[in-house]
Amino acid sequence: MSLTTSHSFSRPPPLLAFFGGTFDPIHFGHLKPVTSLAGQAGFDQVILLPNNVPPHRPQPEASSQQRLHMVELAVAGNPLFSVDSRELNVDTPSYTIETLATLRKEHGDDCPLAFIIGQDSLLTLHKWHRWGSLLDFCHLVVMARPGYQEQLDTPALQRWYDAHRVADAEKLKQKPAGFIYQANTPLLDISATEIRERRHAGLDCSDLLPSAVERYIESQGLYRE
Ligand SMILES: Nc1ncnc2c1ncn2[C@@H]1O[C@H](COP(=O)(O)OP(=O)(O)OP(=O)(O)O)[C@@H](O)[C@H]1O
Ligand SMILES: O=C(O)c1ccc[n+]([C@@H]2O[C@H](COP(=O)([O-])O)[C@@H](O)[C@H]2O)c1
Repeated sequence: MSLTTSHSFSRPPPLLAFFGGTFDPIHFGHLKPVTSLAGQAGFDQVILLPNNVPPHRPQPEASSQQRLHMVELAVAGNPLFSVDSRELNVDTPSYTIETLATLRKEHGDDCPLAFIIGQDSLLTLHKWHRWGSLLDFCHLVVMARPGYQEQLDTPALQRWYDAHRVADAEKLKQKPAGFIYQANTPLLDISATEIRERRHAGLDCSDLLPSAVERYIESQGLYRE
């Protein structure tokens, strides 16, 4: 007699986190907190999403291809990270809600997706295109940033934040979208603006970004004129 038993072991879907930015250039203020966050929140992958046309800020100094190359160099050989260049293929402003809608279609309705932002981005989130619908597509994970207060000055934003905030990162795996998690990540007082300014002033930036990125910046003569 032969007994055939079929067991279906279904693994929980992975928790994917997207980290969008202008990355002009990428620096340790992006990489170190996000690496710590991935450990805390159990992210299976962090996908860096460089934009082409940032919606609410001056255009970047480095070209989109140079910024993409710097992002790739920064995470080369690190299995936690990958890079998604889709926003670079579009010449219109990179509205996050539109990218998230496409990502949701690709990953299906059940896969938990997170979008990572820094505290400065949270403070102005009510100016983002269709900001009130972002949580239909993803969770929002916020990293603290030195110099940026926790208090939200806009009542509608504060109400929305309070209604969706969860204290436990485990919750992010329990549904595909809809929560806000305020992460306790290391504080690094580094900005791309500071790096560009230091380069323009002929100052060293080696403590602020990966050496492969620094060498590329030097080889391209970026942020010097
Ligand atoms: N030091 C930092 N700590 C925490 N979050 C950060 C830090 N630097 C950038 N971020 C976050 O990373 C995302 C992408 O940032 P961005 O590429 O604009 O870097 P930036 O350093 O803020 O650039 P710039 O100085 O040119 O405005 C944003 O959500 C931002 O809030
Ligand atoms: O969708 C929007 O309206 C919107 C407005 C401002 C910023 N964003 C996104 O937020 C991320 C961080 O932006 P930035 O300007 O700090 O690099 C990046 O992915 C941007 O495309 C998105």
